[in-house]
Amino acid sequence: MIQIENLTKVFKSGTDSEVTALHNVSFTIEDGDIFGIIGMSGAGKSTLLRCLSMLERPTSGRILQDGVDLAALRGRALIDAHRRTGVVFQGYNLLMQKSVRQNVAFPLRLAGAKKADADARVDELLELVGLADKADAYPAQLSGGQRQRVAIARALATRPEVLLCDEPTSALDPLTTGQVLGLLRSINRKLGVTIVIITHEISVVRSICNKVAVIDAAQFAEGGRTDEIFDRPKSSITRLLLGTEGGLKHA
Ligand SMILES: Nc1ncnc2c1ncn2[C@@H]1O[C@H](COP(=O)(O)OP(=O)(O)OP(=O)(O)O)[C@@H](O)[C@H]1O
Repeated sequence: MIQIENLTKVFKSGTDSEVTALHNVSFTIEDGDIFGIIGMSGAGKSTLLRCLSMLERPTSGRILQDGVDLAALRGRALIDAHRRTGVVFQGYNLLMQKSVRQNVAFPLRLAGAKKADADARVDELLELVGLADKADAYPAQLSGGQRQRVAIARALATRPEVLLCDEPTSALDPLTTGQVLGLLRSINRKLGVTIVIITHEISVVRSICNKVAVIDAAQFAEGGRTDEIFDRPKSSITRLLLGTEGGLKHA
C-alpha cells in the first residue's frame, strides 16, 4: 500500500521565484490496484510520479510504502526501495546504442546479477512482452509500441511490486495504445504488480484503471473508484476532462 500524505513540492528557481507543483495532496494506492492519476498539462502529475519514484524529495508531507516513509530511507534500504518500484518514463528513455537485450538487462547488471542469470531473466521478460524475436534489435529499429514494451520489460527486470508509468500511451496510435494497455493489465493480473498510470487521457483511465485520482493545479480534486468518479464527477475539472473524451486528443 502506498499512502500519500499532505504531499507538497515547491520548486525554487532563482532567488525569489518558486512554483508549487503539488500542494497538500493525499490519497492511498492499494496493493493490486491499477491506479490512474489524471489531470491537465502542468497539473503536477509528473512531479507526483517523480516523488513516488524517489527521484524528487517532497518539500513537505510523506509517501509511505507499506508504512515506511520513502524520504527517510538511506543506503541499502533505499536501494531495495528502488528495486521494488519500476518506472516507465515518458519517451521510454531507452539506451539507443544498446540492443533490446542489453537495455532490459541493464538494471540487472547494475544490481550485480551474473550474466547467465540476467540472460535468463531477459528471455523471460521479452517473452512476457511479446518481443522474444527482437532481442538483438536496436531501439531505432523498433516501432513506438515495441519501444514501450522494451521499457516495460526493463522496468520489470528487478521484480518490482509497483510499476509507475508516465503517459505510457500518449505517443501511440489507438490500436497500439490498446495493446500496451492490455499488456499492463496482464502484468497486473499475472504478476500481481500494482500499476500507477499518469495520463491526461480519460479513455486510458476508463479502460484499465480501477481507481483514479484527479489532480488540478497542484491539488487533489477528487478520487476513488473509476466508475463512481466518472459516473458522478464532483469536481469541475473531472467534468472538463470527461468532456474532452474521444474528441480533443489531438486538438
Ligand atoms: N524541475 C522543475 N523546476 C521548476 N518547476 C518545475 C520543475 N518540474 C516541474 N515544474 C513545474 O511544476 C508544475 C507541474 O509540472 P508537472 O510536469 O508535474 O506537470 P504535469 O501535470 O506532469 O504536466 P504535463 O502533463 O504537461 O507533463 C509546472 O508548473 C511545471 O512548470
